[in-house]
Amino acid sequence: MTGVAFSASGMRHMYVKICGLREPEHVEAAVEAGADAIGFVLTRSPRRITPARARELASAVPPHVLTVAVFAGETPDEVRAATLEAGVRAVQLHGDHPHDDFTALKDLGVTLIRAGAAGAEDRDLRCGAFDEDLLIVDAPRPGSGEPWDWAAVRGRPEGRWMLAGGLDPSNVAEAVAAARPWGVDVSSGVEVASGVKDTALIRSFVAAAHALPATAPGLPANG
Ligand SMILES: O=C(O)c1ccccc1NCC(=O)[C@H](O)[C@H](O)COP(=O)(O)O
Repeated sequence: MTGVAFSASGMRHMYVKICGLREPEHVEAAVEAGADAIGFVLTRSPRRITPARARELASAVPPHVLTVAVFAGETPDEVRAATLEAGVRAVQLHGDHPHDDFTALKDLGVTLIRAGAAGAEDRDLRCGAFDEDLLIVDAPRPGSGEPWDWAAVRGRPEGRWMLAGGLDPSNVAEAVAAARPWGVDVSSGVEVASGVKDTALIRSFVAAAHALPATAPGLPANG
């Protein structure tokens, strides 16, 4: 992975991922708004799309925007096959995937993202602890749009980590002030109905997040 997230003014900015995209116009809106990463859900979800559809959508994404395939509970072989078919540049594993699953996917040469709820005090919230490149600290139910106690994790995660879970254009500043993440990830908060994105909300979210000061060193788009 290479690259650093910069705003148009050249200042380092909050890393922003828009997840659960299914339509070309929403991919285009996210890219034009300046999103740093976009996610395609390839697991059980109202937002699920096929790897073939993800490939079609990803083909229109410029290389400075990271394209991410989202999984939850699939085997490394299943993740590998779907990722290769989708032609994306990153894999996001949700839930209780063991360290071995990340190790098994290293040779894919894509950015690896470990995602899950903050959970118990002993949950390892150091980015890189499972050889991942990025960490997402999320609500207990991913993609639910449910806000949670963001301040509870302040100071716990280490490294390049994104806050997720119940964010939207109107609360992202409050959430970032509470948790002090390196980046933010959103799905429901830029939708008008379950799985239905809205271009205006996508633009508002990216603008609101990019207006915030970055709290950690920046990173990557496609490497
Ligand atoms: O979005 C889903 O439906 C989903 C289903 C299963 C595993 C992960 C899923 N989404 C992962 C994400 O990265 C979401 O952006 C993140 O959970 C935040 O979601 P939301 O609270 O809806 O903004």
